[in-house]
Amino acid sequence: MIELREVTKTFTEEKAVDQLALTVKKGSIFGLLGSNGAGKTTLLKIIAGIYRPDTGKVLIDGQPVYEQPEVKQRILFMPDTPYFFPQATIRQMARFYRSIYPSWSEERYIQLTDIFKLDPKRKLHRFSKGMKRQAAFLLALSCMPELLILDEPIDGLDPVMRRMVKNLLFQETAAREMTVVISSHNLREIEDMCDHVGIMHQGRMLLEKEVDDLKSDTHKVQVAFRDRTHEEAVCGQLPVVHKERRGSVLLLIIRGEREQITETIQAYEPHVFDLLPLTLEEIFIYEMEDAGYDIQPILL
Ligand SMILES: Nc1ncnc2c1ncn2[C@@H]1O[C@H](COP(=O)(O)OP(=O)(O)OP(=O)(O)O)[C@@H](O)[C@H]1O
Repeated sequence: MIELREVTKTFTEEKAVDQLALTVKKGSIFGLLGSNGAGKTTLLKIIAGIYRPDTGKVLIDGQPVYEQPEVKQRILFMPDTPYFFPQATIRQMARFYRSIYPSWSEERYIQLTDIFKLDPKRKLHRFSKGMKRQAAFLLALSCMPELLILDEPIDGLDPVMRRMVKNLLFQETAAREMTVVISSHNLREIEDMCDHVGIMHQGRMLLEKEVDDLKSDTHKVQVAFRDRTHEEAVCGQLPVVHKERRGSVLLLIIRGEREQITETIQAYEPHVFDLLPLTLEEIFIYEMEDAGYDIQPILL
């Protein structure tokens, strides 16, 4: 489990992370979203024990991480641009990681070499951007870390590889409760893999929730009432966060339980009533709107 309490990190006057609190459960995939400069990389490096926060506490399974080699051996941080030694091959990088991570699995390395179909004897600097990213995943997953921290990892991967990498991450979290923290500035890119998401802006966490809670708490309703007074009555009774008229049909975004929403609206016997699924992106837009933020400058 990751626990951050009142964490602040300042670079020459500028607060990159500002009084931030966060809890990520073991075995979950946490998606960290935010625009350029929001503070995501700084936060990831604090969690990985690379940066020491100015104030606050960072605990991994109850233990501090900064300058704690035995804790850091259980964590793998993959930067936004994968780093390899000059002239190194996958095989040489594997030798390095094997010496650093006691949890390194030779069996997993052989399996993954087969899955990624990369030549372990070829120099990494000759690989394409996407192939370098694949090599970084191959090495990272072979280390069998308990906590995998990924900074913008999807960049450069083609759609087939994206799907494969996502599946590998799902397998690892399910099989051995690996925790994953993954940053992105694009919600669509990671929405199908995270079970917990947070949006950062100007060093602060604006919103942070379990995806299941977000989805079960917010509903999209298309409805056409027989009478305008029915619409007013329903909007008075239910927590409507967004209202939009599309011809004779009213589109409502409502918080609360599905059954209660259905019951309240059905009581007025509307002409049209449909409960529609919401994408995570839509939920974020309405949640942020409700909190008084325009999401467009914050997320793509
Ligand atoms: N080493 C550093 N020295 C000085 N300022 C820094 C340093 N690293 C980050 N910052 C500043 O901290 C703020 C947050 O940067 P950070 O890299 O954490 O953002 P980010 O959300 O990862 O952005 P991006 O999506 O562009 O990668 C920025 O204003 C940046 O200029």
